[in-house]
Amino acid sequence: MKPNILTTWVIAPLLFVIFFVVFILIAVFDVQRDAEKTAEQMMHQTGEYLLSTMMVLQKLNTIADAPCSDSFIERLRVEVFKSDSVRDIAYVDGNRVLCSAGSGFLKSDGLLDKEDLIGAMERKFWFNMQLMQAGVRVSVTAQQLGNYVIVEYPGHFQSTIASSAYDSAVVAVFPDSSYYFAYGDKDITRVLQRPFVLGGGVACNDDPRTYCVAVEMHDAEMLASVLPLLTLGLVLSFLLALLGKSLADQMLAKRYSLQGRVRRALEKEPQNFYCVFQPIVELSTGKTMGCEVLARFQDDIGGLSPIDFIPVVQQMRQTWKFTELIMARAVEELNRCDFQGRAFYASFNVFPEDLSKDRAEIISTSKPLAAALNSPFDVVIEILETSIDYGSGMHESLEFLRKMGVRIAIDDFGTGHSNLNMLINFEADLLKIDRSFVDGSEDPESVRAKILPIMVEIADTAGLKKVAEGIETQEQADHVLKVGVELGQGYFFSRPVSAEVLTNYVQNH
Ligand SMILES: Nc1nc2c(ncn2[C@@H]2O[C@@H]3COP(=O)(O)O[C@H]4[C@@H](O)[C@H](n5cnc6c(=O)[nH]c(N)nc65)O[C@@H]4COP(=O)(O)O[C@H]3[C@H]2O)c(=O)[nH]1
Repeated sequence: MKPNILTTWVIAPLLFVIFFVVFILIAVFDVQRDAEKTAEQMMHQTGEYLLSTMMVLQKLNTIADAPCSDSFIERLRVEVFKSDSVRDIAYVDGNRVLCSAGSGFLKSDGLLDKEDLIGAMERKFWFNMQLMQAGVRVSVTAQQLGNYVIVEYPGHFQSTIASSAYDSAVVAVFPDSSYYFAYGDKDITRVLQRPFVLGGGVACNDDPRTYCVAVEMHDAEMLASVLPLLTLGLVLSFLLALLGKSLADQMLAKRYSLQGRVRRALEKEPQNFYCVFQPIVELSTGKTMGCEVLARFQDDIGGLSPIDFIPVVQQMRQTWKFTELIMARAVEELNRCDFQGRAFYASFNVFPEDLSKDRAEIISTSKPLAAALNSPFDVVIEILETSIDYGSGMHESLEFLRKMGVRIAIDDFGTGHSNLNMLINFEADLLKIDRSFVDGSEDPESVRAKILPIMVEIADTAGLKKVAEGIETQEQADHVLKVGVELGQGYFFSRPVSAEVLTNYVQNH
């Protein structure tokens, strides 16, 4: 998949979805947290209310007047009068109401018949009608302490839990079931039953767990509260996805760029460089005399031509590192080949910048070069004719290499401006005649065809062996042999091949 297709159709939409989901989760979390906070607040209000009732009850328990005497009833009435939530206060003996503050509410027959209703809630809550499971409205709530029972207006609870955004309920909790004692419009049993209801929350008093407050946000309010965040999330997700796409584009461009790929190979993945070998044959006999080592590149994205990656290696100033890498790989592979004891040379391309004077020490201590010189084959280095530069100290470096046992070949001869004097001074061993002169050699009238014998003569005068490059046909091979070239290289003999194929070739030629 092309990088821009990948970022446009896969990475950007994926990022958009991820970011938007994150915003949705934040919105949901926000609503949820709000609901839980509201439930908590309502629970505290309920707790405070129940506590204030309990304090009234405690005060009642200190009345010294004779129970149900006139002064006693008056004290009870004063408390009812003072409180805005107390509906009635009764003095009871077991399940029997002995007297009450006066509203008569507790005088209905049979209301206190059900002993269990008082006992079940540890006498904290009492209802004026049969308890029913959550979902059915009850109208009165009561608390008992000692012989006193306070009956409260449910309306007080209703106002405690009233909220514009939430539907809510206060629920009495029994060990095996729960009961409303105040609730709003909606049946919100589900908030209590399910651990997570969007926009719902439950808070219980834990010591002991006798009542809980459950809330659920109204749909409209929930929408109003999540909508701004979701709209913002939608816009931000889009922008973040665009940003992510542009970052991914940059990263991929770096990864897919020529420079990026070559750098990665040099720094981390040297296996992406490998060698192929092109046989060099004796034209008169067809016998293989050696080979040129040529670098190749292949990574997970694809292959690259040396025409493309060699200049990058130069730009990165990693030329000697690269040459050593190729040399080490080639020597390792050639050492495994069985050339049946015949004389053979391997020719390596070397960058001119590595032949300046200051590189002599680096080259002299090079392990791959030492390994090549220790191998059963001869080592030749090829230097482009166009790069020959005496001023840079190249001459001394070559002299030094020659002393180490390296032979020198002038590559692509004919593309530069060397004269006979330069060639003699240069003390090379081989002259590789550029393939443009081999190409034109079939037409005897062409200028190049006329120059070829002159080049041969110059090489002979300088004492150099000649190699014709780029021979593609029998005619070219015959012609260059006829004008005096000893060695040939080109697709006519073999394309650059692997070490295994080279071994076969050498064994057959
Ligand atoms: N048309 C045609 N071409 C033929 C024929 N026979 C061989 N060739 C090609 O000619 C090039 C010969 O290598 P070069 O002149 O040193 O030119 C090389 C050399 O300058 C450079 N190069 C390749 N490997 C290395 C290396 O390991 N180190 C350095 N410094 N340069 C390298 O890249 C250049 C191109 O290498 P390649 O693409 O492998 O191209 C090779 C080879 O595949 C033929 O009959 N017809």
